[in-house]
This record gives sequence, structure tokens and C-alpha cells, in this order.
Amino acid sequence: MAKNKFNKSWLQDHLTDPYVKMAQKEGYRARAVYKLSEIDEQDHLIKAGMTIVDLGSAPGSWSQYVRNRLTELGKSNPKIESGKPDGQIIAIDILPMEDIADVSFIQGDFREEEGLAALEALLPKSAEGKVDLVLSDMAPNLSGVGVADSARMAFLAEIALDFATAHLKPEGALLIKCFNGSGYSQIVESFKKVFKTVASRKPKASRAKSSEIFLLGKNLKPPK
Ligand SMILES: C[S@@+](CC[C@H](N)C(=O)[O-])C[C@H]1O[C@@H](n2cnc3c(N)ncnc32)[C@H](O)[C@@H]1O
Repeated sequence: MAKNKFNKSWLQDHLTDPYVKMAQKEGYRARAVYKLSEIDEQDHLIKAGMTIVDLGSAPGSWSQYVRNRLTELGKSNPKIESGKPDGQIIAIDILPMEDIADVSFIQGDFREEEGLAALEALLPKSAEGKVDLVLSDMAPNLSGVGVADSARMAFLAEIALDFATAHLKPEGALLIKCFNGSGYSQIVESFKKVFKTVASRKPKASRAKSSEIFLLGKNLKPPK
């Protein structure tokens, strides 16, 4: 009964949500795109020529947005073929994702060695060809038990941070989704050990009643 009530209220919110309508109109697969677009507009994350990794990419609206931005930026680079992005996009999700042109997608679990290795195999090989931006909208399947869900989310945040530490260029950035609950302050502390600047973002498209918050780290500190 309680579950039905929850589903009804979610459906009501979804049907009247302006971001859902806008996403449908603009051809994006999820309203989540407006969380990334707002943060990108504020923080100028996406720039021409970047290699960008999208963790937890399905159904694909963040990858679509990144592809659109890099294609827009490619218009002013005569070396880029018309309609092509000026940059590289690599995405991973446990779930399947319908193809997006110019996005290299791996279906795999980022927590598992196999998924991580498949992702790493797609990264640029040259020393100067490291990653510019790592995005993570990964979220666990919620159990409804706050402490357990926060712990799973914190684990995803930690492994995204490990990946970014290993693969980002010194001036690179990492944007991740977190829950502002138990474990959040530890994630912020971990970010502060790795990045010179750390900021939290709560974009308008992120529902006010959700504890979702995004953490942005920029410019790696030199390794000790
Ligand atoms: C909120 S959705 C992402 C939405 C996406 N940013 C978009 O704009 O379409 C979270 C995604 O994280 C994925 N995910 C969760 N844990 C993961 C893991 N360990 N490895 C890969 N993907 C994972 C889920 O399968 C889900 O598709």
C-alpha cells in the first residue's frame, strides 16, 4: 500500500515536472541532463579537445549533452569534420545503453576489475593523453535503508575518486553525485586531499526533497 502511494506520487511529480517535458522536447533521454548542463554553465567544465569519462551513463542524457557540447565547440576547429565532436567520450554502465554517435560505451560494473579494465583499455595511451574530466552520476539501487544506501553511494564515490586520481591530467576535474547524509563529510575530506579546489553543487533540476548533491573537485594536488 505504502509502495503504491510512493509510486503514485512519483508518477504525479514526473508527469508535471518541467524538466521531464523539456528533456522530451530537446531529445534528451533523461531530465538528469539539466543537472549537468547547469553545473557546466556555472563551472565551464567542458572544453574543446577534452577526453571525458561518463560513469553510470545510462540511459545516456549526460553523454548526449557532452557530445552536443563538444560538437558545438568543434564548429570553430577547422580540423574537426562537420557535425563531429572536438573531443572523446567514454561511458560505462551496468545497464545497456542505446548507442550515441561518437560515444564509446562499455556495459560493465565499474566496481569490478573486468569493467574497470574494459574502461581503461579505451583511455588514450600517450602520457599527455590522460583524461580531462570524469563525470559520475552513478547511484546504487536504493534499498530504502538510509545507512546502507549512503554506504553504497560513498563506496561508488570513493572508487570514482580513485579512478580520477589515477587518470586525470593535473588540471583535470571530477564531478560526482553524492547523498548529503552519513558519509558525506568523509567524501568531502577525501576530495580535499586530492583536489586543490572542492565545491558542492545543488542544481535546480535536483529535487529539493532529495538529499542528492554534486561534488566537484578541480586541479589535482601534486602527489606526496
Ligand atoms: C541516475 S542514473 C544515470 C543517469 C545518466 N547520467 C543520464 O543522464 O542518463 C545512475 C546510473 O548509474 C549506474 N550504475 C550504478 N552503479 C554502477 C556501477 N557499479 N557501474 C556502472 N554503472 C553503475 C546505474 O545502472 C544507472 O544507470
